[in-house]
Amino acid sequence: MLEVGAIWAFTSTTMASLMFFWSMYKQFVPYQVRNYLEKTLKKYLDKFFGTTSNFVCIKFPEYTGEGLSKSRAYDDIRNYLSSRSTARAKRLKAKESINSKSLVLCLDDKEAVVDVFQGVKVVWSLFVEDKENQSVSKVGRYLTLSFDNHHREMITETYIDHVLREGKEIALKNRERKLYTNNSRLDYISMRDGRWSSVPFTHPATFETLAMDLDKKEDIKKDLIKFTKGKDYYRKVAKPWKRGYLLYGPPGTGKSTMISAMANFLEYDVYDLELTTVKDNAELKKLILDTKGKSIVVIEDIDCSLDLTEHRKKKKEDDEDEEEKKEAENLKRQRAQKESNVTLSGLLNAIDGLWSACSDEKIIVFTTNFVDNLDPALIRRGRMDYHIEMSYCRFEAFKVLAKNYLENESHDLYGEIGRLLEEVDVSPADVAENLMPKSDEDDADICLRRLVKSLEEEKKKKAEREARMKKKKAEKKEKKEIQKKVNGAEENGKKI
Ligand SMILES: Nc1ncnc2c1ncn2[C@@H]1O[C@H](COP(=O)(O)OP(=O)(O)OP(=O)(O)O)[C@@H](O)[C@H]1O
Repeated sequence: MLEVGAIWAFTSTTMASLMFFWSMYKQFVPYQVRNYLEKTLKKYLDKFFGTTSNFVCIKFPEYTGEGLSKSRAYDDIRNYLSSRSTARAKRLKAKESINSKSLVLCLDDKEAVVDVFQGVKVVWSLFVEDKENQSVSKVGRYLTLSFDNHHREMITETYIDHVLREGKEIALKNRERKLYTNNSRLDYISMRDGRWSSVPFTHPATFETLAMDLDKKEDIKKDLIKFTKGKDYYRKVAKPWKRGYLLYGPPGTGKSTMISAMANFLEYDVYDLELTTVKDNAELKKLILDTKGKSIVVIEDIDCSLDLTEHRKKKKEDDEDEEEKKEAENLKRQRAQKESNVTLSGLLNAIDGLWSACSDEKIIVFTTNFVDNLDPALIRRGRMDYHIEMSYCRFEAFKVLAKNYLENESHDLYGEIGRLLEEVDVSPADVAENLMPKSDEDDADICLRRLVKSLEEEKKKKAEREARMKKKKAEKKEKKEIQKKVNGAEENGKKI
């Protein structure tokens, strides 16, 4: 009995002393010193007794030491863990931003997430440091990876790489996509926003809603997919990983809509480059170098932006309406030219410089209403690899629009509409406008009848235009013949 009492007294005194010693140690010995002592002790124990524990633990802090900037690895791992269906990270929290599709891993302190890679089980947990040990302004948080020491090599050489790569890809996919525009020179000089400013890219266009020939649409999608998968191929053939698309066609045929559909399909950002506000070639080059990968750089209405037609071939136009349009375009171009010193060769250099010098995976798109106005050098293959003609609305495109706007796939009027669309040239924008219900009473029938009426009016206008043209031609020919006769008579008079 006496012995039991003595053992109990001895044990409790020892325990109390140890606890007292431990609390004094934690309270008075600085964290850095404790850390050092514990590490050294572990090192010696490992040396004398072999590995003390079979488990290895790697820490990934939220903030890096230098200037306490956020660590990329920490974010990538969080993205990766958020995507694990096996993880206990089921309590996912949507990010505040409406546009972001990302879900953020929401773990409690010391809560674990188990992952299995190549049959090996690893455990991730979140640790939050005691307040006393935290850095001045940031919360000391880190993710720890624990695994069996037997798999150390595979984990450190393959698994961590895999986690970081996947995490990066998830971040890229989930990021809020942006529509950038180059700032005017005044903004730029005052350094308010740098060279580009951005807004969230929210255009809803997709290839499904794009009205155009179905085969053409499929070809474009296949081409885009091939491009995105072409990293190794481009490297193999020693070509920069870029592709140029030229979209041409009359106004309202969907060139801008196509760009949005491409961006949504590829999940790329869009840089809308306004050439007229670019001061000179050097500034243009810097702007292009400032763009990131996985993006589409767009120059819309390139024929109107600047005088980029140094060797343009002049075409004789009979149609006076066309002449007037071209005259207006020329005026626009001359006005733009006054504000900018960007030249055709500057643009060509910037584009080629872009592909060779900047980040990979970039698409450049030019749009124009007048493809003949462009210098052949600007649109040659290799620079503009894929030329896409956006044409007037025909029956196939109409069916897509009817589905989009009326959720309608057949109607008695479809036959008549199909015939009329073969006879007149109207843009998908015009067709869409007629198909759009203007009030709650407007049903599919009313909208389709409105379209038929508008197409018939267009057909009438076309007939009148053709009659006018014919008359003008006949008058021109008659004038020429009279002139010829007058000239002949004068010649004869001279001879006499
Ligand atoms: N092919 C199309 N498919 C679906 N919608 C279209 C199409 N073409 C035009 N639209 C509709 O018409 C509107 C104008 O089209 P968009 O701006 O894409 O034409 P654009 O060819 O770029 O015209 P512009 O040459 O005048 O810039 C779009 O907002 C869209 O609603």
